[in-house]
Amino acid sequence: MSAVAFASVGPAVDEPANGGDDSIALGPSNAFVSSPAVQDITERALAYLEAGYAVHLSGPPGTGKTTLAFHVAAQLGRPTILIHGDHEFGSSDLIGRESGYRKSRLVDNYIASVVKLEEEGRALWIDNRITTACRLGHSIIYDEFNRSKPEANNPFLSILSEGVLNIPRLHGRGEGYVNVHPRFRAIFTSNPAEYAGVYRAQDALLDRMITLHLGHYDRDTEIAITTSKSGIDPARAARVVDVVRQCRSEGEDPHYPTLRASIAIARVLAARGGEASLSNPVFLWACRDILSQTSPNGKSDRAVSPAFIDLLLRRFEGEGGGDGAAARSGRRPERQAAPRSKGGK
Ligand SMILES: Nc1ncnc2c1ncn2[C@@H]1O[C@H](COP(=O)(O)OP(=O)(O)OP(=O)(O)O)[C@@H](O)[C@H]1O
Repeated sequence: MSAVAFASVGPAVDEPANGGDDSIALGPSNAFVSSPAVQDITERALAYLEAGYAVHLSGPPGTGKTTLAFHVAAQLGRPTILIHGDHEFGSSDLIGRESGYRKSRLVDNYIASVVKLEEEGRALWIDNRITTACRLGHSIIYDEFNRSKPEANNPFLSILSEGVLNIPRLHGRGEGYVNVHPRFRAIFTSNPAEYAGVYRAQDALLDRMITLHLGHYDRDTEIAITTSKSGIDPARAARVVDVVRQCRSEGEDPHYPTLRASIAIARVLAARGGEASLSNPVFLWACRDILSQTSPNGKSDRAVSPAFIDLLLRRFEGEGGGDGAAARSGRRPERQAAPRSKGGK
């Protein structure tokens, strides 16, 4: 594993944008982990982007979509504009809007007895982020784009297929169509498992991008990321990751707890010290609190309850100190031995 890649390092300098350019320049970060799995998906995404396609990283929470999007955008070497999907967005939030009216008045008093007045009004237009990116050839990261209403994302239909941004409100002013800069690229992310506050993306839009389906990373990558993001040693990170992965495979939801839980437990260990074992009360309560908190339901008999976590940890210790023996062998805890969820009798 090598540490390379991104971090935002402040505003990018480029040609001035109409209405302000809030792009960022992406540069390397030592915390980024580039394992073979990360490299593989990065390589595929870059190949599609370089061939001129938009890329869509789709996957459950905590699978590293946003981090990967930043990493891939950094490789493109262009200023990057970040947009977060929002149900309150309308197209104008993405492409631009009228920002007032400029009125000019000419008073012609050339002949003393005659006053001639001429008034001219002109609506002022302010570009928004997509228009700016299309004009200047920036990269766009549109995170969780399916949190925006499908109609708000309509401008992308013509951008991605015809290379033209259609701005109906500028028709008649000679600016109704913006030719998309040849270096403009778009990276979308979405979480298909989420059902609250998201919209079903239009098939027509999905058809214009190449979707890469991300799952949870392999064990070695999760250990490397946990080590990198917390500062604890790889051996303790491995024990944390094994507990989290076992909860994921045994709990009620195959997507929880995520890598974020591993990072959080590892950070607590880094702050308070001690082993990732039952004999360390810090580890025990951090696992109980963090893992049961990330369990989305908490009511089913597969809930990751504090009691279930205790059972899992005891079993890990019994299997050689929680070194991941169960996770690697694929063995699962006995479900009938699992304690009842909170509220159960
Ligand atoms: N390659 C990596 N190197 C270092 N840290 C990573 C890497 N991939 C993911 N992470 C870390 O894992 C955590 C989850 O990643 P990220 O936020 O990118 O996931 P996500 O799939 O976008 O999640 P969500 O759908 O919930 O927004 C973050 O703390 C992130 O910093």
